Amino acid sequence: MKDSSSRSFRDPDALIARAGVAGDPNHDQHFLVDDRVLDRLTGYLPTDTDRSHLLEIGAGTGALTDRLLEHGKRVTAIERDPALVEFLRSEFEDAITTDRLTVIEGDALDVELPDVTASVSNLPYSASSDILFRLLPRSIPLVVMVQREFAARMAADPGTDEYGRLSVTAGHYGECEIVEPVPREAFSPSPPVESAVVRVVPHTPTYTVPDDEFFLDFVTAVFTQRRKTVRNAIRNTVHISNLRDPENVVSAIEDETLSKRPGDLSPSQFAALARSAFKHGEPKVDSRD
Ligand SMILES: C[S@@+](CC[C@H](N)C(=O)[O-])C[C@H]1O[C@@H](n2cnc3c(N)ncnc32)[C@H](O)[C@@H]1O
Repeated sequence: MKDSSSRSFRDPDALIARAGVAGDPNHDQHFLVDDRVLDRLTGYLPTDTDRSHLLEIGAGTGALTDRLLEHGKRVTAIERDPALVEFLRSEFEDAITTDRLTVIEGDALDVELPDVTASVSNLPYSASSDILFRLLPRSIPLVVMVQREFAARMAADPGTDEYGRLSVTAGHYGECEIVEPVPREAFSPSPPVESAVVRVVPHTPTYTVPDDEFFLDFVTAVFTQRRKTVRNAIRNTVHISNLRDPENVVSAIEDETLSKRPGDLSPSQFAALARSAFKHGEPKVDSRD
């Protein structure tokens, strides 16, 4: 690991030119071309982060990969586009030869993820949620560029418009914080939406849940009815929560909680509800995928 000032990094526009690509928005290809943003990304990792093996999802033309190689001992980069993979393998031949960089060609939702210690990624926005839910259970620090509205939902507090399923489920795994808003002009081609960088510092929640998968399904279920009371949300969503006996759950929970809206419950209140639902609702745990 060297001081980031010890060498200059590859110019993002020159990388795009050498790769001979324009970036296809239909395939989530918006390359980060603002050097200042690129330079700041790795700095958002918590200072005590183990940087022995960094993961980048959606490496594109390698502008961020170049920075990760400076800050991490080893880097694994996943990229779905075969033409970009070919370019990355030639552009970073030296780092690959010395085993500092591995480029995996494939879909980040399918490929086997290596045992990494942290991830810094400018995520493909259409798959942000699914990719994050592959990474979050690994309990490693994450720095991710996502759509700004998605970032706001990740970091939202109870009682706000943005607070929802994503806030509770992402917050279950880590402390989510927006560390930098990023304008469209920082990318080529510019995306139609604004972006933001979110840092996720893994934590052990202050509450317990009966079973992670049941908790996530239960929260997802209840939030599909966010304008209803918790009572009705539990009753109406058994096809998602897999509760066999929602009436027994409802009768075990105090009225004050049942008459609230899902968006007003804190994560620990959700956990208490999920514990009760798991105990009294006879969830079909074995039938889940
Ligand atoms: C927003 S661009 C980021 C590129 C580069 N890291 C940068 O910051 O300039 C996202 C990249 O992810 C790739 N990609 C899209 N969907 C993917 C998927 N499901 N798995 C892996 N890579 C994907 C795209 O081809 C594109 O190169």
